[in-house]
Amino acid sequence: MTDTMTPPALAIRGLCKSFGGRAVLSGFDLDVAPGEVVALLGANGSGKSTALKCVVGLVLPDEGRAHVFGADLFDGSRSSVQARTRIAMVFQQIHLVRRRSALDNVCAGALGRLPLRRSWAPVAFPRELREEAMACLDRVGLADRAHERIAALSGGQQQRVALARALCQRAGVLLADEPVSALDPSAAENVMHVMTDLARSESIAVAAVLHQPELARRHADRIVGLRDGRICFAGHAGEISQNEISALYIANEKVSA
Ligand SMILES: Nc1ncnc2c1ncn2[C@@H]1O[C@H](COP(=O)(O)OP(=O)(O)OP(=O)(O)O)[C@@H](O)[C@H]1O
Repeated sequence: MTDTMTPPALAIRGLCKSFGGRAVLSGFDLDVAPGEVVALLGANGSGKSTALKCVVGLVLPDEGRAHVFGADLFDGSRSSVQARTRIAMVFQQIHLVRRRSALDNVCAGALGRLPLRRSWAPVAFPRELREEAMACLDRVGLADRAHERIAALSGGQQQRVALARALCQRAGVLLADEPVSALDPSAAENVMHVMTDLARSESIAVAAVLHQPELARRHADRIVGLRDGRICFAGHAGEISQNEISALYIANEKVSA
């Protein structure tokens, strides 16, 4: 639970998921408040991505509930569909259209709220949207690269475009699955800085899967540790000990020995 009085933007309760009879997520709970950055840490296969994928509907959970701004994401109602439009996802494998410009990719973040006829191609995005997208690119320091194709940008710049797209989507919740794993240390630091800055200034709730505990310690407000689909610890970044973090990555044989 968050310790603020602000109701969580994202609230997950009792999420369970098995694949082929093997439990990969067992009773996963998470609250993320607006403007808060929560890092999810855990070894490969501990269930981090599955948790995020359940929230966005890429994986169907066996049990559990998730609410975004109070709307149940799993009840199939109109409000759940609406709530999903407030969730943006950023992946390690950057999901941008490489042959389109940074600006077009950012505009695409708003497709969910445009009339259907305003599809990607070849209709031009409305001027107001292009202006909003340009402002979003400016927020991530890329206004001067707006008209370049994604393929011409570095990995770190592409990830910043993905963040600008989430801004243009007007997302209230950002789920980031290893957003910096493919980046060099300097680009990773930069993207983390941009992401946490946007979270705080735009009151976006961020849940980010990270494989770099030191980045989690430096940038996240809270850290949640997952092991074999269960939460081992959750607390303020400064209060989680190195031993707790190290234990997440010790092979199972050693832990049970
Ligand atoms: N669609 C699927 N079908 C079968 N098994 C799956 C599927 N998706 C995930 N798994 C399994 O579930 C477990 C948890 O996977 P998940 O991707 O959530 O872990 P993770 O903590 O994100 O790992 P990593 O750090 O390697 O990305 C793994 O053992 C994985 O092989």
